Amino acid sequence: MSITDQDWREEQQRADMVIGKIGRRIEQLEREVGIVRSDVVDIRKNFWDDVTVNLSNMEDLTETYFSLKQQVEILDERERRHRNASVALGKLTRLVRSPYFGRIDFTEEGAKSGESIYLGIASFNDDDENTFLVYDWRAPVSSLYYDYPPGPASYETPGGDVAGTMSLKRQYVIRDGSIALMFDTGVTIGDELLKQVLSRSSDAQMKSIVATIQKEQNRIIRNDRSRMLIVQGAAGSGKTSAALQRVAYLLYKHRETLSADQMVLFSPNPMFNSYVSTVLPELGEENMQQTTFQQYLEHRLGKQYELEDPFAQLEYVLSAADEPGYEARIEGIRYKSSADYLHAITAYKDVLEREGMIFGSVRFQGRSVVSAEQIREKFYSFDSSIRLPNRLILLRDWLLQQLRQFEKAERERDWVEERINLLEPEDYQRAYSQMRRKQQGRTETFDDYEVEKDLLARMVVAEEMKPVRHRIKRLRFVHVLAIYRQLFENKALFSQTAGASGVPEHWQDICRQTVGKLSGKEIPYEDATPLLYLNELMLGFQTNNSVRHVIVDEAQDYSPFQLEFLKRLFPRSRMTALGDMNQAIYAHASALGELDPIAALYGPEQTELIRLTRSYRSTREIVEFSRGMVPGGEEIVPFNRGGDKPQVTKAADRSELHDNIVADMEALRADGYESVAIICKTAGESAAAYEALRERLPLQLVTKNTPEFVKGMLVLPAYLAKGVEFDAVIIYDGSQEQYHRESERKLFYTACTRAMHLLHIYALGEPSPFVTAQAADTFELETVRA
Ligand SMILES: Nc1ncnc2c1ncn2[C@@H]1O[C@H](COP(=O)(O)OP(=O)(O)OP(=O)(O)O)[C@@H](O)[C@H]1O
Repeated sequence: MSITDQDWREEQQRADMVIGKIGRRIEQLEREVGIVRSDVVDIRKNFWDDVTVNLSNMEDLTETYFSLKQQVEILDERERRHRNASVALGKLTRLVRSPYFGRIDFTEEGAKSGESIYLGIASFNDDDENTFLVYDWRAPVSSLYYDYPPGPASYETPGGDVAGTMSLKRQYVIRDGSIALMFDTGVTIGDELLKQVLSRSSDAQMKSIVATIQKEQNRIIRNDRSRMLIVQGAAGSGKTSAALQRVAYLLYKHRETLSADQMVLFSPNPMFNSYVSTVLPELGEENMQQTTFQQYLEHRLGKQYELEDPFAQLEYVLSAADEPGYEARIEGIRYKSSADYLHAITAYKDVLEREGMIFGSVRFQGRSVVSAEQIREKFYSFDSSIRLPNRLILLRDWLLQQLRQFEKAERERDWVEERINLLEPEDYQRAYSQMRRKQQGRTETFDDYEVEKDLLARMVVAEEMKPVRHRIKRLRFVHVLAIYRQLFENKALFSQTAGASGVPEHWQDICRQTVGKLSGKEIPYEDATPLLYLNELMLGFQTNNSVRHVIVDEAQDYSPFQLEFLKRLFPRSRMTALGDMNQAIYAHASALGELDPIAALYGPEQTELIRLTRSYRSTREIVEFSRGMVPGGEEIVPFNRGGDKPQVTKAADRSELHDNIVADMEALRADGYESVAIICKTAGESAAAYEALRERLPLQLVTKNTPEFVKGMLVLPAYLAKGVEFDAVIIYDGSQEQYHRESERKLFYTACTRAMHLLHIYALGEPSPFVTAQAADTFELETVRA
């Protein structure tokens, strides 16, 4: 049944009524916020006036304490009220512009009449407090809207399932108080509305999708059962979107016990962080913590070593194929990210319990306090049943004791007296007051020459030894890097730890390369996680117990090793891992690999897998062309939104290539495309393309250090385009020369699937076999327009 004029009038009247009420509530809250704010300022300003301070005797002291406590409580309470009222005000301000986006008419089984339920980004009650004029999209009843077409329907509540009949499902776009669009929907929610939303131009910031969440996405968002939720979904199927709405949902459902700072999102790069950072605030929630795995590694290892980042590793993988040692490095990358290597490292720790620990000697002013050999002997003299981290604590305490003895003797040495004589008056004064504080009423006085000398000697030596003590306390005497390196220096040792899984191919070369790097304190990306893991096994795991939910986006880019590490790092957390095997661009083993190590992480009982096969980002033509490039691609279903076929253009030389790209970009701009990316294979190719084109086009070069995602004409390497999207994508050189190895297939696919509306592939010479292998009717091939 179509929507009548009468329906429009009635709906607009209702919208006006709700908006009016929200407006009045806003005014009321603004007054309240103002009053509470001035209360807070007042209390802060006159804090002490209202406190009875009297410290003369115990009774007065107690009274002062309670008076102070009461005043603090009043201030706390007002501040809390101010915070809550401000949050509520923020929500209403967002709601008043567009109070709801959906409606369902639902009659519960056995009920005489039904109810119209309006859904928005937050709930809003009528003045009587009992009538919901708007339901939060996350309320239990709201799931009807996402899960069912009109007809029989049911939803879960904490008290059990509620069944009934849905007689109407309606969608709205309300802009600044006016209903701009309205649809009644049938089988799926809002194909019409979804089409509208997806046809829009891309943005520098991701948008929330609450008005058009699809049924299969809703399963991800509302899943609250499993410890581990794995989402495997095609490019553009809404994995990131679902993950972000899921965070909002969990924050709503568990609002009494869960806060945004107890959730962490691991993103592929910092630019992606900026891309997704507005979704939660748009939904009225605070942002969760956002980081990258590399940032974590830097935090843990960056001070001591020079860490290679994943992009530098990838640059090598993509551009050094002709260099000697390439195959060995690739094999090393693959092996060092595998579960086999993880087991080898664990076995190595068991060996270290008995032998093989390497320590650095404790030295002071170039002299040995305790030699490395003495430390080693002491370590292995402890009872071998004590766990390794605990033995190191015992060793640390023993070393501190040795240091104290050394320190005592040191006070008699000549350099100490010389140093005392050189003390500046301020140092002397500082020493004097320090000593007085420490003495606290003991009898010595500073007039006594011997005492004074002794105190100053103590101070001078203690000061000088601070860094040594500090190093011991932080267990820096354990030579973690040398212990790790040892695995690559001693084949028998490695074979022992690798056990049945055996030694990988090219082992000798892998060892030579690894030892070479580690000796210069350079840590290749593939070694960083294993090194940190070994560090934790020996020194004790540093865990984060406050985080309750970890979301890993682009999970296919994590190795089994890295995910295991995350699991251990957040022992009290659930995990949501979202990924697409077909976008695994790194040379390392993927946690979403064939044997699916990710599924084994928490065991089958605690793990749930949801697959998404519908792709929303790109037009049907782009999906039909690109899905042929990857295994299983035939299962990817495009959303029904049409556009031009991808265009493939061959150029004979670079100047022709550039002329054509410039003409193309100018035409795109004239057609109103606001975000266009020229996607290259590597950072090197991006920089060269940028240099060649910058005079002719208003381009921005994106590098791994670009902190924010911006709209416009960008040039960037494919791996930095991960997770983001553009109105139009131009592949700078999709030639056979650039993309022909199997290892480049997924990178090429990732680049093509960034396009929402248009995809143009240029090729210097013959196009890549990943292009020519596609059905001829899925793209337009042309030779350059001279
Ligand atoms: N239900 C939906 N309603 C509206 N838009 C949607 C919906 N689902 C996905 N989209 C849009 O599709 C695009 C792709 O979504 P998203 O980036 O979440 O996919 P993804 O699976 O993470 O993609 P990729 O793996 O390729 O990075 C975004 O523009 C998103 O807004």
